[in-house]
Amino acid sequence: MLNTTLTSALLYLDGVNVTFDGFRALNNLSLALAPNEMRAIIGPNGAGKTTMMDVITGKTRPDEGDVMFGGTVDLTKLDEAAIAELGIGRKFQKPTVFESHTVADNIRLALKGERGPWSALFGARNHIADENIDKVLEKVRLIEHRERPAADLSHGQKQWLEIAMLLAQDPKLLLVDEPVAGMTDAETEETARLLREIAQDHTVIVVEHDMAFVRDLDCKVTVLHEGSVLAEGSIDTVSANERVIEVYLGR
Ligand SMILES: Nc1ncnc2c1ncn2[C@@H]1O[C@H](COP(=O)(O)OP(=O)(O)OP(=O)(O)O)[C@@H](O)[C@H]1O
Repeated sequence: MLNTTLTSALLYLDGVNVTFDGFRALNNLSLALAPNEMRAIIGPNGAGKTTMMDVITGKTRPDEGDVMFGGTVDLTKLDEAAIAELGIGRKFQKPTVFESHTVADNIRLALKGERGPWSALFGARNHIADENIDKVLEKVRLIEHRERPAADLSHGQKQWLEIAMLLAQDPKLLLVDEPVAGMTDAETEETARLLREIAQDHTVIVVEHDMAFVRDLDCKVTVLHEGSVLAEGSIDTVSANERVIEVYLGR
């Protein structure tokens, strides 16, 4: 990797290795993301996508390698809470909203750190003005549902609500894990538009298996295989790559 790429990167992983009981989940993984870049990560089951997200967020400590944020912060030296505080937010695959609370209150509760999975991320900053709640709800297409219980939302809308909970913190880097699994086609298309909008002023990593959605994201794609980068480039470039077809797309 070129040094200039590394120093201007918002996030870079260099030579990252993670071994579980002798099994190499990440194998000399290197990756660089520019500020305000959106990157799609694809690859077969077991390729290391989740492990890569776990390393970035401090859930898993690599055996070797650098994970640098903003050019100067070594994420491998920090715990999950400290990494969240730096402005790295993660959305897991399944939505975990408070069903009986309103959409707006879900954001308030998240910011107060009253929900287990969010407390590390939101614990230290606990106030949001109503106008900022409106701003994020407008962004995620939920403003007219502001006062409805989250239980009334569709599965896709719950995913957007969780994205809104992250956006309320204005994170520098957003990690989004399989956002469109279980969504309708219309919701999937809207989610691609939403993430493209978010990527105008955030850096975003999206792990996804839905190739039509990945195409809609219209961003650089990294293909992981056996814990390393197998291919990288536009969706057309990686889709035409014979190895990618062999290990992933052709299956
Ligand atoms: N805590 C762990 N202990 C042992 N092995 C693990 C652990 N976590 C992951 N692995 C193994 O590491 C490999 C990479 O897993 P990972 O979950 O990162 O893949 P993935 O690309 O996210 O796959 P999927 O698309 O199925 O989510 C897999 O073979 C998995 O079984």
